[in-house]
Order: sequence, then structure tokens, then C-alpha cells
Amino acid sequence: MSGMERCRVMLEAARIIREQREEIATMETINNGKSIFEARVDIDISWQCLEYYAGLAGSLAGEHIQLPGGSFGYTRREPLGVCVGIGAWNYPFQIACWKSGPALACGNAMVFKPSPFTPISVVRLAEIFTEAGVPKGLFNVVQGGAATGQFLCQHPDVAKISFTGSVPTGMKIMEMAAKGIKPVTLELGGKSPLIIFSDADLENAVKGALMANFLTQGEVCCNGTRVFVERKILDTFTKEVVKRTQKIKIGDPLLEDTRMGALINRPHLNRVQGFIKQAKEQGAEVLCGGDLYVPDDQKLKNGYYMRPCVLGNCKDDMTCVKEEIFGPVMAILPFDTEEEVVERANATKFGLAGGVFTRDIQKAHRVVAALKAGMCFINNYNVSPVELPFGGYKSSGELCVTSPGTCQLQGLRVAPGTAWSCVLTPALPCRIWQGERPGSHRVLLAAEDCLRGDG
Ligand SMILES: NC(=O)c1ccc[n+]([C@@H]2O[C@H](COP(=O)([O-])OP(=O)(O)OC[C@H]3O[C@@H](n4cnc5c(N)ncnc54)[C@H](O)[C@@H]3O)[C@@H](O)[C@H]2O)c1
Repeated sequence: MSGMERCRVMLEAARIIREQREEIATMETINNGKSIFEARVDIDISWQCLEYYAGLAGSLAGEHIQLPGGSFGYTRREPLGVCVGIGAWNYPFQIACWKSGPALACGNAMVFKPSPFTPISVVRLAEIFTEAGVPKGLFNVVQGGAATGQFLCQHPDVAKISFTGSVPTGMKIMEMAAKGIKPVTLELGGKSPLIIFSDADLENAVKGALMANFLTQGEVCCNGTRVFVERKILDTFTKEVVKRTQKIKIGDPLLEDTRMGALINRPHLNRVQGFIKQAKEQGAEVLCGGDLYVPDDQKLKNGYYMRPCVLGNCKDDMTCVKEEIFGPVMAILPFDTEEEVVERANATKFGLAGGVFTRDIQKAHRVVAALKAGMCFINNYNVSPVELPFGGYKSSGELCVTSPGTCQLQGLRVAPGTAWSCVLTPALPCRIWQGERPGSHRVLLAAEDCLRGDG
């Protein structure tokens, strides 16, 4: 198909998703355990992603290069072929769209393997693609776990691998890709810093900290789980965060007013609680939560619910501060100076995201420029507009080719070693946590401000 033809099919898929938003969001809530309120946002981001890449499909073009003596050369944009997408369980439908959107827009085929913990919603996506006119066999879903993932990565007919998951699995994927000399996109874990300066709008900073820690039961790769708070406001900030955290409504994720559903499964719940136990042994103080939550509703009593936890008295070398917990656990760490906090924020193997809350705009941009992180938020957190690249530094993934931003389009000119770093600045304070739709945020992005390095 030509780019324009691909565009039309993808726009139709986006339209169907928009039309079936409620049904797919309900399916995603059952699939993953996140609140219906959040699942709707995921579905919106998914159709927006397909629309975005549909828009780019028609404009993909090669170049004509004039040579001496009247000769000329030209480049063609060609699809890679069969791309494999392997997804994590926290954003099943959205990850599948983030991977298939750019792949299909560029004329590739995709074999997608969801996590075995969230197998269903991506099957609905395959049905929608078929309904929209994607030729049979161009988007395929294969169910399975590690063995299936390995088989796909090692298959000689596979041209590229796009993976979202943990760092240890990412390493294995990269090894397998290396053996086949296959390009690979890795979107891995994080332990991101959130820096709250004493001049910040306290109300907004508190809401930002909740958004940075407790969306999707804390199972979000870019969460700002190391919350550095300037010592002057430590007590006030901590008191307010604890108060708000205790008010988060936990329970049946299909109810409209629920803000925190169930964790993905029992072993993961046990693992998260193991981190809290270890944190206590290492001297941290549980300021709230961390215990199991048993809903009154009998049919939910065996669900994997826990109360969101805030840890005080944390030190940089504690396990709960160093390792990705991937659950609703926030660690609060005091700091005194800007220089000190930047150094501590960067002292991690990860580099997915970072956030700064301050009223001083120069300080905000200075600090995010110094953070070694792929995405930085100023006075906001965890918003992911599809127009922006998404990816990390260091062990959080490789830099050159991230998704869902334009640089994931195969063949786009992103020089090896080029780092993309996005900075998001809000025009409105963080309100999503209060129940407003993300549409109420106007995301402002100034190109000169958002790119650094030679990107
Ligand atoms: N950076 C991002 O964009 C992003 C987004 C979501 C989640 N994550 C990360 O994902 C992790 C949580 O997800 P998870 O527990 O599903 O991760 P995981 O690494 O256990 O599994 C991810 C996927 O890889 C498959 N898999 C496992 N072993 C494999 C192997 N040897 N070969 C091929 N495939 C294999 C799994 O079946 C699953 O589909 C967290 O670390 C989180 O930070 C990152």
C-alpha cells in the first residue's frame, strides 16, 4: 500500500477505537486491574497514537541527490519487514498501539506478543485493525511467555524487535537481537527523581507527587518514586502528601470514583510488600499504607489490593530508593541545595524520567537540563502526549530510537548516539488526580527548550 492508503486504514482503526472507547476501557480494566477512569485515558492515548502515525504515513519520502556530470541518485524509504512487538502488562492496549502505529505506518508487518498476564485487549486491537482494512496477516497476536518471546526474537525472518519490559529481560532481548544483527528498541524500567523546591506551589507539587507515584497502582515505568523535597518544606509537604494518599479511593476498578484498583497478581503484590518490609528493616519509616486492603465487596475480597505507601526517613543507599518497586510506594528524601539534589537525582542506573516543581522558571530549565533522563516534566508529571518521543537514558533503554515519537519511524534520520530529551511544561496545574480529564491540560512545548544534545 502507499503511505496515503495506509493512512486511511489507520485513521479508520483510530475511529473505531474512539467509537468503542467505553467497551475497550472496560476490557482493559478487567485485563489489568487499573481504574476505569485511567483505562479511558489509555484508550484515548491509543487512538491518538494511531492518528498521529497515520498522519505521518503519507509524508514518508526518499530523497533525490544530484551528482556531478548530470547523474543523480535517490533514496527510497523501505519497510524493514516483519517487526516483533513484546509488551509489558501495565499498559497493554496502549503499548500495542505505540508499537504497531509506527510499524504499520511505515509499511511493516507486526507480530505482537502481549504479557501473559494481560492477554485480551490486544486481541481486540487485532480485530479492529482487520475491521479497518489492515490486510490479513499484517498484524498478528501471539500469546505466550518468555519462551514464545525468545522464539520470536530469534526467528530469522524477524527484522526488528521493539520491547517494553524490565531491564533484565531487556538485556536478554538485546543479546538475542545482537546475534541476528537486528535493530532493537528497548523501553525499560525506571526509578525516576521528582524534585520539589521550597518555592513550588505546594498544592500543585503534592498533586504532582501523587500523579508521579500512584497512577495504575504505581505500576508505571516513568514514575517519580524518589521524591526529593527541600528540607525547609519537608514537614509540611510530607504531612500533606500523607493526608492525600490516605484519601485515595481503592477498590473495584470498574466503579467511577475508584482511583486505585488491584495490582497485577499475587506474586507481584508479595514482591512490592517485600520491598516495604526490607525498607523498614533498613531504617525507613512507613508514614502510611503498605498493608493489604480488603474490600467490603465479597467478590473482591481475594483481590490483590494494597494501600498506597509513603516512606519517610529514607536514605539514598536503601534498596527501596535504589530499585524499581513497580508498586504504589513513594520514598521521600530531604535535600538542601540544587547542586546536591541534581547529583543525587542522577546517581542511579536508570534514566527514564524526572520532574521539577518550582516557581523559578530558570531554575526549572537548568535542573531538567542537568537531569540524565529521557523525559522531564516541569510542574507536572506523567503526561505522555503522542507527539513527543518517549524513552530513556542509561539502563532505562536506548536513546536513538524511542517510541511513540517520530524517531521510532524506521529510517528517520537520527544519528547514532543522538539523545532525545523532552521537557513538558504545563499551562495548568496537575488536576488529573482530582478527576478531570487530561484534556484539561494544555501541554506547551517549545522546540528550543525540549531538545538537547545534538538531537
Ligand atoms: N519504558 C517503558 O516504556 C515501559 C513501559 C511499561 C513498562 N516498563 C517496564 O516493564 C517492567 C514490567 O513489565 P513486565 O513485568 O511485564 O516485564 P518483563 O520483562 O517481565 O516482561 C515483559 C515482556 O517480555 C516477555 N518476556 C519475558 N522474558 C522474555 C525473554 N527471555 N525473551 C523474550 N520475551 C520475554 C514477557 O512475557 C512480557 O511480554 C517494569 O520494569 C517497567 O518499568 C517500561
